[in-house]
Amino acid sequence: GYYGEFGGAYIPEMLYPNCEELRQNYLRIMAEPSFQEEFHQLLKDYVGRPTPLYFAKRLSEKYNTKIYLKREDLCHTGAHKVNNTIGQILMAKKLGKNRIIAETGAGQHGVATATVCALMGIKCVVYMGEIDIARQAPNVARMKMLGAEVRPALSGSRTLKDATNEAIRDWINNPVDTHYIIGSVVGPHPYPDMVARFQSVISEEVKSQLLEKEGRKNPDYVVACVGGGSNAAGAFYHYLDEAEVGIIAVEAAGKGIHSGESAATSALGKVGIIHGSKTLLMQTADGQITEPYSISAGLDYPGVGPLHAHLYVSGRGEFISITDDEAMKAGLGLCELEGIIPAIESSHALAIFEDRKFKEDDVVVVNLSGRGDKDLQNYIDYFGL
Ligand SMILES: Cc1ncc(COP(=O)(O)O)c(/C=N/[C@H](C(=O)O)[C@@H](O)C(C)C)c1O
Repeated sequence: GYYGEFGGAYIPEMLYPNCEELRQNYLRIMAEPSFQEEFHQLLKDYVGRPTPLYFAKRLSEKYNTKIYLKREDLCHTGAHKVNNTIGQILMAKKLGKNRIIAETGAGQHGVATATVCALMGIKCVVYMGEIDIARQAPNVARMKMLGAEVRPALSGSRTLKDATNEAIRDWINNPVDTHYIIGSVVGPHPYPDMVARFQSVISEEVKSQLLEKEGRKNPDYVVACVGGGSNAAGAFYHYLDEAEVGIIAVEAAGKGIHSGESAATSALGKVGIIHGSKTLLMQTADGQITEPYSISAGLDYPGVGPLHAHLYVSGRGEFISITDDEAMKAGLGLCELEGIIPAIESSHALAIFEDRKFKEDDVVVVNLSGRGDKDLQNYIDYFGL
């Protein structure tokens, strides 16, 4: 379970049985025809896949290149997170689990988890930082309506990092009946690999859609925002070995990389262990996790998935960091040019075109990870709407 020097399962001994049961079974379960059939049937009939690959004509004209948007904002629940939770709820059922726990920050993963638990009639507890509960209230209401118990994480900085810690603590205490649905390509092996495989439906679809629209499977670039890195892992997955496809990962610079309020993990991170994985993370000199900041809860994570740490260190990925201001302006720009209100996380990916120039005939696919409904208050406050 390594990506170069990154990955592994650096877990407390008490968590070992849970992870080992998953590690020994996940590939076998995923390979079962019945699993694949139910997984793809639900993605089609319940999530609404394939999501469109939309040629953004006015955005392309503005930046004088060819921009396609992969519309993960049109998935049921409003973001890509549900691709992973569908896969993991089926996995949990195959493992005989009857209780689900999850962590969430922006609330999208929490909503996606509550959604599949309602679908399958399985009880669900979502851990969420008390700070995030306040700033993502609409998603909290949705989780409760979907039947989930939302448990505030009160430790530490009371954001995603702490919600994750409390979910791990719950899982240690409930190893037999509980499956922990991790929301991104983070955590101990096999989670980064399993989540990436579930999200890889994104680039699988892009290959056939691009062939139909451009007569080629490979774009010149694939662009995605990176919090933990799951929507990016899905968008990059089938292109990682295609050297001619440029991989561009966009992180949250927050108020600026050197402002002390940032979440640009590749730029500010050092090798360390977070949530059971060896990766890059923002840390103090004595190895304590640094509090990150981003205007978007979804990118407000001090670590990054080991796959992305490897993409950064190996140079396979180009890493760009985007500030709050750049992201908010790009989000409004998409509204005005294309009539699409994007999640603030996704707006970070859109913002690169202001500075990162492309050739006129470049085909650039941008993964639009989510829609902006959950962020309306942020947009209202920022732009005084
Ligand atoms: C619309 C949207 N786009 C991107 C992200 C970043 O998560 P990744 O795709 O896993 O990097 C997110 C992340 N949301 C998580 C959540 O809803 O709980 C996030 O807060 C944490 C799992 C990191 C998101 O909601």
